[in-house]
Amino acid sequence: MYEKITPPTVGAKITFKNGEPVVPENPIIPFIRGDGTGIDIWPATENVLDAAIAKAYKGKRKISWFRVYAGDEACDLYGTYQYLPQDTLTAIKEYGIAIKGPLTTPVGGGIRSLNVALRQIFDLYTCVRPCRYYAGTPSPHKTPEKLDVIVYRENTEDIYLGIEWKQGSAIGDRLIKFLNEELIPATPEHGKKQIPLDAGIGIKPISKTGSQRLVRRAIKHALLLPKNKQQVTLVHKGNIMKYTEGAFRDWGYELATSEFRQECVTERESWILGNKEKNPNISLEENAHEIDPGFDSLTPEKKAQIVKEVETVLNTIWDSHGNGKWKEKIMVNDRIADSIFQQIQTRPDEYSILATMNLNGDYLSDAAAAIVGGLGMGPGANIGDSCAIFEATHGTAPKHAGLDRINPGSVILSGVMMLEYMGWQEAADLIKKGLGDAIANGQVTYDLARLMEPPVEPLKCSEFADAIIKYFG
Ligand SMILES: NC(=O)C1=CN([C@@H]2O[C@H](COP(=O)(O)OP(=O)(O)OC[C@H]3O[C@@H](n4cnc5c(N)ncnc54)[C@H](OP(=O)(O)O)[C@@H]3O)[C@@H](O)[C@H]2O)C=CC1
Ligand SMILES: O=C(O)CCC(=O)C(=O)O
Ligand SMILES: [Mg+2]
Repeated sequence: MYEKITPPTVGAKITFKNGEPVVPENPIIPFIRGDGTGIDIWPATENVLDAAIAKAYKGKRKISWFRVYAGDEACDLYGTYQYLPQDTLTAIKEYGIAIKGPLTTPVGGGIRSLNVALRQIFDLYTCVRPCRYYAGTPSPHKTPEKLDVIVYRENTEDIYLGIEWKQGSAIGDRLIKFLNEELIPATPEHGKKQIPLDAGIGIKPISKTGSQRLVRRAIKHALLLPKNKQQVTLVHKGNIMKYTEGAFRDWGYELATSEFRQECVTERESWILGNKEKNPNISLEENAHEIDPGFDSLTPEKKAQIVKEVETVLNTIWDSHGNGKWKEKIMVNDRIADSIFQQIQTRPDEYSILATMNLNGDYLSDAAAAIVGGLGMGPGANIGDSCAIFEATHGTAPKHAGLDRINPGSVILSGVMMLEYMGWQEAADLIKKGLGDAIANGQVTYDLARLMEPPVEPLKCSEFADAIIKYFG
């Protein structure tokens, strides 16, 4: 079945039931070491995960690691250009849950991202990237402890689908001609716009299905959070890209107010309900005026539309959500993408789950990780309905590769997410405690050591893993 790899002889398969993993006591879990600093980070991660499981379950539970290959080391084993061998895909499909280090993607040409390919092949449509602060972590931000957000990034669509044409290519030129001469003139709203003849072209598909399944998972996650964090913010650039990013917002609200009607309230609904609670005699027009500051300057049609919106909200959810009941629901709001980058810095404690599309989520997860200490502190998970692959937010950081100095925290915390996903909470908690205490005691790698005041002597990557284990307690 496998060409060049052999599964462990001890251990059992993880299976999936109704989208959730069913985990045996001794699961076989494939891992990809990764390119660049993967060589340093993976051994440190495996060490910490194994130690936590051994301590938490005293031998009753154990992971049987199954080494599979991707990236440069796959080419070494399987031959030139064999970046993502069939063996690796077969193993991940068979065993259901995998964890990986970072993989290199060349810029401007060459192979397309192996990381993105894995997400698409296994339909891992949800990328979950929590950004929370561990006390004592140095940060460029004054109040990093106020940020506790989870980026929910759609993981299979958007420009990451990778459908694009190079400037000057025959098909790219044909497409531009077709758009300029036929499709754009046939769409009156585009006026006399034309695509420059020397442009490269990329396609940005955002589907209703893809958007709603992502938002569905985000809302389900919000339901599990403490009341004060039960909020989902739809992040989009829908003012500019109306039919992709704007549609994502609309589909998100549609899902929240249909499938999760009893559990959710939208921000605008909360204003309408709140206005009536403050003033039970408020008219529909006065209420509409209150929720739209620019109401007076709107066209009569737009005014009528907002009055209708107020009426519909009061008619449909006053009984279930009114009289303050909405305060117990999940708040669903939306923010424009550029604004959210400043909001997570100026008003970090106002946000919880940030649900967004692929490109926004990519940018946002690096930015949020920076606030809580940098890319060494940014874990992640790619989750689908019958497979999950855990990986950090960061890349291969090639200049640090092989020096035993990089921070393994993000992949270790991705391992924590994996343990939590498996239901092995006790082991996950030990690692979070160990990592938190190591940082609080100034035992950190170079990236955090250089920011600490006073500066501390950095630990090696492997030493940081040992410190985490020491602080399990
Ligand atoms: N999922 C994946 O596998 C991903 C792969 N990539 C790929 O990785 C390659 C390199 O990408 P690049 O843009 O340099 O981004 P990287 O995330 O690899 O690194 C950029 C910088 O971030 C800091 N950093 C990254 N990881 C860590 C860590 N574990 N601990 C501490 N600091 C860290 C380092 O900063 P400093 O040097 O200042 O300390 C590093 O130089 C590219 O080929 C890219 O496509 C990128 C992102 C995700
Ligand atoms: O695949 C890559 O090389 C980059 C992906 C990336 O930046 C991410 O998923 O955050
Ligand atoms: Mg990224």
